[in-house]
Amino acid sequence: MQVRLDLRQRLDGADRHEATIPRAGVRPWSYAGSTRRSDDSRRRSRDAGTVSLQTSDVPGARSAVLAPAVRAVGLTKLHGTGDTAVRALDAVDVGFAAGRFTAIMGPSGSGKSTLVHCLAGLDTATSGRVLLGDTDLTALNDTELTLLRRDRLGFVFQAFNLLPTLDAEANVLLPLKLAGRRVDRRWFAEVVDVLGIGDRLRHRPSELSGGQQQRVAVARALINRPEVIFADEPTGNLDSRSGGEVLAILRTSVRELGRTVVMVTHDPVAASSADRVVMLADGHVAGEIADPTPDAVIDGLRRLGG
Ligand SMILES: Nc1ncnc2c1ncn2[C@@H]1O[C@H](COP(=O)(O)OP(=O)(O)OP(=O)(O)O)[C@@H](O)[C@H]1O
Repeated sequence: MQVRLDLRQRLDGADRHEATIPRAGVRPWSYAGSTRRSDDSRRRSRDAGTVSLQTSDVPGARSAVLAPAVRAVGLTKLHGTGDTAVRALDAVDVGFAAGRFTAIMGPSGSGKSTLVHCLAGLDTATSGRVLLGDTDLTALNDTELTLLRRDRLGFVFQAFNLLPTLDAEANVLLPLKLAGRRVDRRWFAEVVDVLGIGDRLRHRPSELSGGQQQRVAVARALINRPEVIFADEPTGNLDSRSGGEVLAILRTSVRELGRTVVMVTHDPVAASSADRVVMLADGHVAGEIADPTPDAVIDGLRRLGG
């Protein structure tokens, strides 16, 4: 417990900083959450829901107070060239606040994966910028992007992507090994404790349930203390109970470990675990939901025809 308190203090001091977000994006519609939610949840909503999307066309829109960990500025992405090119993202402006859990939703083909891949430096922008903190990813070469992904980002995929020949501990520590970095045993113990995989560290992936494998994958994503964790359909291969556990862990990563999570999902229940839902449609940000409930998310998708 002492470890966790120390950690939080460190995160509060070092990882979080106050700033004003430039005006960006539009919010054609938005929701407040249900009144059934707890005080804590409402507090999260107040803190999180108004953070990163600013209404450039709504008079009196407030400035946000938390800096985005990552943001897209005028981000456009064309897949292919010439007559067959597909405009997957069209001048998208959106920010994802540090220390918050954001879900990205939208109809199939709306650009969710393309957005996350560009934000994570896995795909290049056609025009516009992607900023991780102060670093412009669009100005980096392939080697620099590889190092940035290794050192500053974490990833959780639908297919857990664990190495089958390594046990759980070796999988978790792999990013540090690849980077030639020393293992911070205190942080490792903290992550293992929060994720509840302490008694599974000597098991190989084939000896773990899907939910346990995804916990190991989340631990691997956390081990570098990444600035942002990108999760692409992290519950897509899990039954609802295991999926719920993984979502709870992602929430814990944000609330107790101070991380920033950006998650693509098709599941309104999964999205309702987040502090905020950003809705995409046809390569645009079509709206957002603060303090989302499954019903509000379903309604939002219905409005978008998703
Ligand atoms: N490599 C590619 N080449 C050509 N078109 C692509 C490519 N990748 C994506 N697209 C197109 O770009 C658009 C956005 O795709 P994207 O995968 O980002 O959407 P999505 O919202 O993640 O969809 P889904 O929910 O079905 O996964 C779609 O029209 C898609 O067909």
